[in-house]
Amino acid sequence: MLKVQIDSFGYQEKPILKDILFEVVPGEHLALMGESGSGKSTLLKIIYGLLHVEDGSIFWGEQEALGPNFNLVPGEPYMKYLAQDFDLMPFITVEENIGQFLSVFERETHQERIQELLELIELEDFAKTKVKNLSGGQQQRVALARVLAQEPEILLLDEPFGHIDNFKRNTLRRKLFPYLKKKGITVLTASHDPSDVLPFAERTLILDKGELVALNTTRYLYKNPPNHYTASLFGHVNQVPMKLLKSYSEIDRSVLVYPHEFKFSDASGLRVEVTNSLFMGSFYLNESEAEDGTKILFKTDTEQERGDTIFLNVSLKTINKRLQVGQKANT
Ligand SMILES: Nc1ncnc2c1ncn2[C@@H]1O[C@H](COP(=O)(O)OP(=O)(O)OP(=O)(O)O)[C@@H](O)[C@H]1O
Repeated sequence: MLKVQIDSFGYQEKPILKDILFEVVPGEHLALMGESGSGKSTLLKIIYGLLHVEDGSIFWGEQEALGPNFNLVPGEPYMKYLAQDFDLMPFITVEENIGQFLSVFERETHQERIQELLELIELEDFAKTKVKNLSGGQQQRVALARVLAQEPEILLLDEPFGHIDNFKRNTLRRKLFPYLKKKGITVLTASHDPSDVLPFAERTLILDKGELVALNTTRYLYKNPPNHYTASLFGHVNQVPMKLLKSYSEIDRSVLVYPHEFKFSDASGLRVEVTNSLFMGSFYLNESEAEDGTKILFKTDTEQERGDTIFLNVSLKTINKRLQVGQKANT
């Protein structure tokens, strides 16, 4: 079990993280989500032992991760950290970069392991290429192979596909995360991209300005976001005033509704006027405005005309699950 407790941490005087307490079971994949600057990288760096935390502790089972004030070389042998600025040797080849991270005691299996990792990151054809001649995305994949070389017990990934184009990113994550699961590696992934998180992370931890604001199974958080901030990390979301959905409603509350959750009717429901219909490939994302000026995003299969009037409905089940305190309309 990984146990993380950080009562407070700041770089200088300014507090960055406070009251962080959570556990991760071996083999679990936990995602860390939060807007830029919320403290995801700082949290990973503390866990790995790059930053010293005065008020707190990190335990992996019975072993305490001691941090930079105790370890001459930062980091723990059972843990690997893929930083945003991957740290490669530019003048040697891809296979040499990976080989450097393999155990000197198992030289006879090096070539086989390097081949396995090259296949995983889909860079077999670049084994003999010097790293300086690779693109940013290819370098990030080599960095990934390096941290996997010795099969860590815990893997900390900071925006692992940040430099990789969409096409490769999709195939890579569909290969990488099941590979890590099969190997039983405990994974913490900091990401902005819901496609890294929704299909692969069993649980998700939400950071807001350095505070842990939600921690639950990823599916539960998606379906029952505790606030607009959490829901918006998973994609577009509307914060619809309750009074717009049910005119008889007395309550001063709003409901979080994802754009695909609206149903349509010919004459009843929330009346909106389409202001724009954005082609998204497999669907259209429509921008619209209610009579009181509230902006609503909704999804359709076909393009809508600017100026069209549409009646939107939300199921009672969704309303009951997503009622929020406060009326602020937001998308
Ligand atoms: N070395 C540093 N010295 C001082 N402040 C720092 C340092 N590194 C990060 N910070 C500050 O700490 C806060 C959290 O930064 P951090 O990089 O952990 O956020 P993040 O959630 O990982 O952001 P992003 O998603 O953009 O990577 C930010 O306000 C940042 O400016």
